Amino acid sequence: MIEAVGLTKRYGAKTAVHNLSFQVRPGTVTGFLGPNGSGKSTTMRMILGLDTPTSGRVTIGGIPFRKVPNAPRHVGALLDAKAVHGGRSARQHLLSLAQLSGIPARRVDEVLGVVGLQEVARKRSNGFSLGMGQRLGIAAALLGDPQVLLFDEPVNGLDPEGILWVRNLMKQLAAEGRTVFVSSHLMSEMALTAEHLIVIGRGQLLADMPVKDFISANSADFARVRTPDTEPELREKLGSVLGEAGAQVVAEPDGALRVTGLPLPRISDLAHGADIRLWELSPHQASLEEAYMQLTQGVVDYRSTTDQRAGLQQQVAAPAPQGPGMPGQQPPQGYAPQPGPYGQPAHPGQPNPYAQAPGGAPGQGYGYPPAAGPGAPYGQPNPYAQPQPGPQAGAPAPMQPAAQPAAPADISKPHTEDAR
Ligand SMILES: Nc1ncnc2c1ncn2[C@@H]1O[C@H](COP(=O)(O)OP(=O)(O)OP(=O)(O)O)[C@@H](O)[C@H]1O
Repeated sequence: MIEAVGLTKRYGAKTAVHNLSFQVRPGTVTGFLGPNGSGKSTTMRMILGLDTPTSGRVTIGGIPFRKVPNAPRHVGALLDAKAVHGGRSARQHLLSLAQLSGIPARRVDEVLGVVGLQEVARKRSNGFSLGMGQRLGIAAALLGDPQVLLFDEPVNGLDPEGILWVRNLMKQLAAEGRTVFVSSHLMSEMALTAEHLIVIGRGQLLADMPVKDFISANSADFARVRTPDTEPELREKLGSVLGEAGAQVVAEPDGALRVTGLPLPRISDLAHGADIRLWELSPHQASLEEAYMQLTQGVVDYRSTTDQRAGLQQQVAAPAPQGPGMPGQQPPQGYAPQPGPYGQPAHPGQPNPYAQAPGGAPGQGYGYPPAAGPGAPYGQPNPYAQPQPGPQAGAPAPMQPAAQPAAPADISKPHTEDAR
């Protein structure tokens, strides 16, 4: 078990971690989440004795890392995959680590197989891709067959097969009773991998609870309601009826309505009472991403602004070549995140529409309802006063922690069993 008590780290005037207390227990994957610069890496470095706390303490199995005898046999970590002597081969790198800890050489070949690097084991690591480097870092973490494992962004740069492999590896390590502590910014991946979450913002603890509880606590369930596509006036009417009954109603990009604040039977009754036919009335739970955005929106330090392309308008205005099959295609509207469905204000300083409707309000609306503007809840002032033309290139799509099919058996072929 990892235990932090009152953990604090200051760098000069900057407090990176402030009075952090938590436990990471064995047997489950614990996700470590927080916005950029919130103190995750600093916390991990303190756990591993690479940074000294300004105050407080952190222990592994009750002992500070630096006092753990032959630590690599007990604690494995992937912090910075690039921290490898680039002139060495993957095998040489792992062999030198193994020798330092009295780990037999055959274990090196085992872990090279586990991470799927057998074929390139004798190649210099400075020619490795980002994903190959990550695999090598994971191999190093597994080398001592440790009971406690820390991974900082382990899927960074991995291909889909590698991401699936890491997900299964984390779960397997936890199922074996190990302590697995994983930081990631990929909410959809965390939703599939972690059972417990520790969330920090600006160095302070925001949440320490099971994933399910975290989503329930930081979002509201909602209903999706769809009226016949052929009769748009019915949708308008339903929006008004539900809004008058106290619901938060937001138009989804696909034409459905997202309704919070009313139970499904009530929505059904109201629709029936207003003589409105429904094509869909379905319950939905918010995603981990939505819940995370809701919780952390006030502690995000680094937000993107819209790319104004000052002085570059000519390039944007240049007519885009229109090939067959793309009539009317608009030039790309930018790569900066657009006014986000979850928590990002449309413009700095403007209120976040999500805050008005916890768990709801994702839709940018794409022009519906026309009177209120995109994403505006019915009967409420539209926080996005500017007209918005429709789906934008580069707009982030909401990620859902959709249930994914179990991995087919042969997908992990490149990796070998960890014989230990
Ligand atoms: N050695 C250092 N000297 C000064 N400031 C530092 C140092 N290390 C980290 N910081 C600062 O501490 C804060 C937390 O950084 P940290 O890297 O722990 O955040 P993080 O949550 O891991 O971020 P990210 O998600 O971007 O990796 C940041 O403001 C960072 O600039």
